[in-house]
Amino acid sequence: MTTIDIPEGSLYGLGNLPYGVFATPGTAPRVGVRVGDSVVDLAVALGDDVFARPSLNAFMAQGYDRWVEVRSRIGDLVRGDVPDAAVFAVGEVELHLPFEVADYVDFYASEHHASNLGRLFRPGAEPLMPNWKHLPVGYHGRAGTVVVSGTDIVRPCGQRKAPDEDAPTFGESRRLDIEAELGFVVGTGTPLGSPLSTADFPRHVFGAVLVNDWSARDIQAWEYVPLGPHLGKSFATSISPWVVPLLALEAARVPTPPQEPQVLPYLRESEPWGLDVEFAVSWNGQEVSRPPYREMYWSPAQMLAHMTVNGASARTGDLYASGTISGAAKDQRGAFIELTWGGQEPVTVNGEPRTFLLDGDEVTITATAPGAAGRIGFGEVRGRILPATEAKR
Ligand SMILES: O=C(O)/C=C/C(=O)CC(=O)CC(=O)O
Ligand SMILES: [Ca+2]
Ligand SMILES: [Mg+2]
Repeated sequence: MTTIDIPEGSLYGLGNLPYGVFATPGTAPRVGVRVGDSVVDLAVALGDDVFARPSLNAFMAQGYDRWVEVRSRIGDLVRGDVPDAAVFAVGEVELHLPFEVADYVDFYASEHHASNLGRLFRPGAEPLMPNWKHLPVGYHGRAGTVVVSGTDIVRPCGQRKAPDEDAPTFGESRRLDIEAELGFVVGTGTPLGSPLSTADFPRHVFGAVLVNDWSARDIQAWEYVPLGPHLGKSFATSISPWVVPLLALEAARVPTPPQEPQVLPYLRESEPWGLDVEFAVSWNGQEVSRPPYREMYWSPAQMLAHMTVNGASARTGDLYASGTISGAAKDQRGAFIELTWGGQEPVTVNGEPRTFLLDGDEVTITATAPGAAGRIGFGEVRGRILPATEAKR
């Protein structure tokens, strides 16, 4: 038996207990929980086969009461002794995509980001569209291209047409960007025709992950009218390997900024709350931005209610992301198109002026939040840009 050591100040103490899917060389992927710098194999430690699977979906589908019970059992377990065969050093495991992504929806919930993008994409027009403060604007993404942190990202090719060009050309994206976001993972769904209310959020949403919604701004700018983002964003979306349970984020709740005009009844909450998650974005190892999630206009519960208000079903493994997190200050912007103002105001990265991503660049997004006993960590979402595979047309 082993006593798990939790280093002083660890972001992975008993107040966090994030879930992931891990494997050691030659073994099958299975569910584990991170404690300090260790990963505990839950199938072995708890003797329950629901954790012997290569995704969290079966466990998440068991529902809220079970999430509470397992979290409390893990707490009891790691306060005592854990079987040796269940404990691995985090450095010796490979982390996989933690859940099977059912559907992927991406919102646009930051007022700062939406205003900045409005100015950049639609100069001369009102930055916010007339609908923006009445509903959380979003689009459906591509679930099959959600990848785990560490997966290389091949530069996408597609149609691009700059405003001063007469006709589109085909080729690799020259304006490849990131979007730092927080993603919410649906644990238990609903059948068609049964909308979820904002009050249903805690019993249906299992946890949160970090998201980098890679975006090819040149492809996006040409294709998006009038149906919204398509190939400019569907080539890859990276998520962090650890799913932080919503149960670990109680201490991180903060009121959302005031909403004016008042929203329609289905979007109201008795006490609208967001999360005080502090993000950091690093470009080739240098921190370039610190986006504050607490400033997001639309709340996680409002996004869930909106996503299902038409009767669309929700399913175990649905991922809905907040949209790019940007604060009011320049160094709080969660996308490079904003940080460099469309490429006109380069930022200095390791001594060099930079605008959009170059081949070989690596971006790492991390985040922490207040927990029940000290700060808790979300780990990281990291990705490196590989050159485009040669264009075939
Ligand atoms: O305003 C636009 O036309 C485009 C906006 C975005 O690219 C943002 C987006 O994908 C949603 C988000 O991450 O906030
Ligand atoms: Ca996005
Ligand atoms: Mg994407």
